[in-house]
Amino acid sequence: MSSGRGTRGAAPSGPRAATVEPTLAAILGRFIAPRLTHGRRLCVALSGGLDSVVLLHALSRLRAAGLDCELSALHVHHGLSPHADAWVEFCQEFCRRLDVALAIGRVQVPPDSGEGIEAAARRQRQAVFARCEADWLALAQHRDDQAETVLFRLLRGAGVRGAAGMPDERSQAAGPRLIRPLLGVSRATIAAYAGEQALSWVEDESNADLRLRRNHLRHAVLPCIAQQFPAAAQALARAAGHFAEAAQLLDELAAIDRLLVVGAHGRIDLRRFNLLSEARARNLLRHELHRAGMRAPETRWLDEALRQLASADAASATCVGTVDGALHVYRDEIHVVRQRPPIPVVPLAWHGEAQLAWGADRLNFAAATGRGISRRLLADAAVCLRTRSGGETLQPDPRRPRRPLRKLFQEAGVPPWERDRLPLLCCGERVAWVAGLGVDAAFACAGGEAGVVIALESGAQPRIEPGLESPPAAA
Ligand SMILES: Nc1ncnc2c1ncn2[C@@H]1O[C@H](COP(=O)(O)OP(=O)(O)OP(=O)(O)O)[C@@H](O)[C@H]1O
Repeated sequence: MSSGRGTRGAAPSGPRAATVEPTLAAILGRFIAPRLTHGRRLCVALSGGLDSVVLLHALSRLRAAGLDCELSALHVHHGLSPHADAWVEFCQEFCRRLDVALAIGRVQVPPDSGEGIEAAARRQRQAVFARCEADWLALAQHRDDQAETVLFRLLRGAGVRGAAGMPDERSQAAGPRLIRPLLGVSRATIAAYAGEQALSWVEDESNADLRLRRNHLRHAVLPCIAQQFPAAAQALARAAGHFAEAAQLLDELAAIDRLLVVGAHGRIDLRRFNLLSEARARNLLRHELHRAGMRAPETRWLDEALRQLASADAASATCVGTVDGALHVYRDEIHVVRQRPPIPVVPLAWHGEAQLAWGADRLNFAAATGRGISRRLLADAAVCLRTRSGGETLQPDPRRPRRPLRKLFQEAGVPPWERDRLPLLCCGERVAWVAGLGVDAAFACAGGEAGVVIALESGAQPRIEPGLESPPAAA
């Protein structure tokens, strides 16, 4: 919901024949009922605006008519507008009348995140959606929203995936699956339902602001198109379906191509990749970035990446950065590395904890006997974890000489960009253990002695799902 919602909207009241309700009920029933076999908890994301008010009302009617679900609602209070508390009250009153449990998620939107206040609010809202305890979270976007989204994205040069618009169902990195049951329903039908049921809702003043390009499309461009093409919204939504199917085919082709060019470590083999046609190579790269949870790259970026990959060789390290990470070539394989949270810049003291966070990863310390690092030897000085600063050496094998970490990392095949992220456990000035390389012989635990075994567990990388790529269309 936008930050500038102030006034209330209401459909002209008065008794009318319920002509829209059966149609909407049938559409929603067909969409929702089969899904409930996978989970009955259905929550509606209720902004208080016309669309989500209608969605919740129609679903509560379906529940009364026997739809077997646990219906609830979730309102996100962004605290940005002076009206925010009034919207909460509106949602509370509306849900009370419908006998639907309402949860309020309060968020604080940072004013200076650099992405703009609307985008920051959307991000916070999505975080609340991810914590929602339901099987399904229903958003109220409809067919005209879909048409706007497609047109808007095309005008910004979208590819096939972007032009596919909003999916009617998708998973989130965590939490319930998002569904859009009204995606096939027109705005006019929703408004007619509200009129028929004499519903009221809150209005978003910012929706009328024609300086926002999206609103300009809605209020000025699309009505103008509709004069010549009365079924424009329907046609654009249908086109979105065609694009979605094409996007699926491209994904399937990328999966096949991946099998053709995959190397021994499950990564793409550079030489085989360079044998693909340019279009297929481009498609596979897009797919790989998407798989790694990164946003769709710009055409310019893809061109540059292909150019560099075509001239990369085993000896040179290639790195092409994206907004979300980088593409590296190491030992003839392509590594797609998503940007990760920073790791500690100052040494991190270890006082015997079983776990310590290391950036997005975790260090686990397990007690052992006769294995790992000797507890006795660690007691000699303060123990801390840090990254390498240059010049450190290690002797993992007592039969071989002590050698620089750089050499040992090379020998172990640890890629250069990982080396500065790996933790070293130091006892005073001396290095006792290095992730990926092991325990220094001078600190090795003797048989029968108390030791500690350290494991670096990599944290899950949340995925960016389609639909989050293009902010204006996302919930
Ligand atoms: N503050 C909010 N709390 C809960 N859900 C929200 C909120 N804002 C938006 N949503 C959900 O996301 C959908 C899309 O939001 P968007 O801001 O694009 O539309 P909207 O104009 O708020 O729609 P509506 O008419 O339903 O209010 C909404 O239909 C609603 O389901």
